Amino acid sequence: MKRGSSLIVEDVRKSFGHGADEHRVIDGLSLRVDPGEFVCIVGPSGAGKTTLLRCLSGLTRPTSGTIRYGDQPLTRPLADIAVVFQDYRGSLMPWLRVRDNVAFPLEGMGVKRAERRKRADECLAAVGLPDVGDKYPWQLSGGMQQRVAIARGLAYEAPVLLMDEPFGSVDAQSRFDLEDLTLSLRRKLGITVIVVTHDIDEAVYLGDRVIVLGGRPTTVIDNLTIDLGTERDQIDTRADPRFADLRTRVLTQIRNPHPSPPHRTAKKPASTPRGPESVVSRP
Ligand SMILES: Nc1ncnc2c1ncn2[C@@H]1O[C@H](COP(=O)(O)OP(=O)(O)OP(=O)(O)O)[C@@H](O)[C@H]1O
Repeated sequence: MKRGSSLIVEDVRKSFGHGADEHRVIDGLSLRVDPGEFVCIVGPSGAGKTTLLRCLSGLTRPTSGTIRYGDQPLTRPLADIAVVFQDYRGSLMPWLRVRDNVAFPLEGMGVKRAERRKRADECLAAVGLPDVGDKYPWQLSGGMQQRVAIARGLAYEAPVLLMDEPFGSVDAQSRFDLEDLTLSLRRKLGITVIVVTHDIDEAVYLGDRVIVLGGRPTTVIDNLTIDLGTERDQIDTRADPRFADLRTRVLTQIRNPHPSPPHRTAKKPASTPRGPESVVSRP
């Protein structure tokens, strides 16, 4: 897998509508994601998480400010940046077999048929579905279909994977499995992953960093390093008192937003048990 570049967002503003109808969703938003990082973006409903992700994918242009991929201004979708959307039902084509769904974007990239097939089968194996290439999406469970959507994202061999609420429409057990699958793919492939999620526990469980959006219009209100180590485990990590501290801090920021300096690590709690306020270090 080719090594990607940093995504750098500088002072981005995004509005919809014009004049009296202008709705400014994002203002003065800056952030940076470096190659190989796993970053989760959380924030209240309507904060502009999807809008930001669309800007990062090149599908939407900011109203002002700049987004760069390395040295390159990001003004259109790039082959280096793949996107997995929330709802597999809307993104997989029911009339195509699973293998052809995964291989579909490669056709537009000029990849030959035999190579498309090989790459699709490899990606299906990577998401734990080596035997479903000949089936149709509707013959699979919801969790399996979302794995297919992730496999399609991987088929691009893009070093950056953007995911918008990727596990929102599957049951709880499949969600845990998909979270662990995404962590292991990131470890194995060394890709950059950016996940937008409503689920604070999920963000803390997955991320090297959690970026909290908030305010009206939206900006970055916290940018928190998740110091839970690189190995995560659904039972042990979630039972770790440090996990509870971090999730409390994120939740408090969302409910009670205070702008934060660009990037820092939350203070480690003292050895004596302390209340939730102890994990919120105000600027
Ligand atoms: N194409 C569009 N035209 C007009 N307004 C839009 C458009 N896309 C998004 N918006 C508005 O921008 C705001 C942010 O929407 P967005 O979907 O980015 O938020 P979000 O944080 O992802 O929300 P949720 O968590 O509920 O999915 C909302 O008020 C939405 O109505």
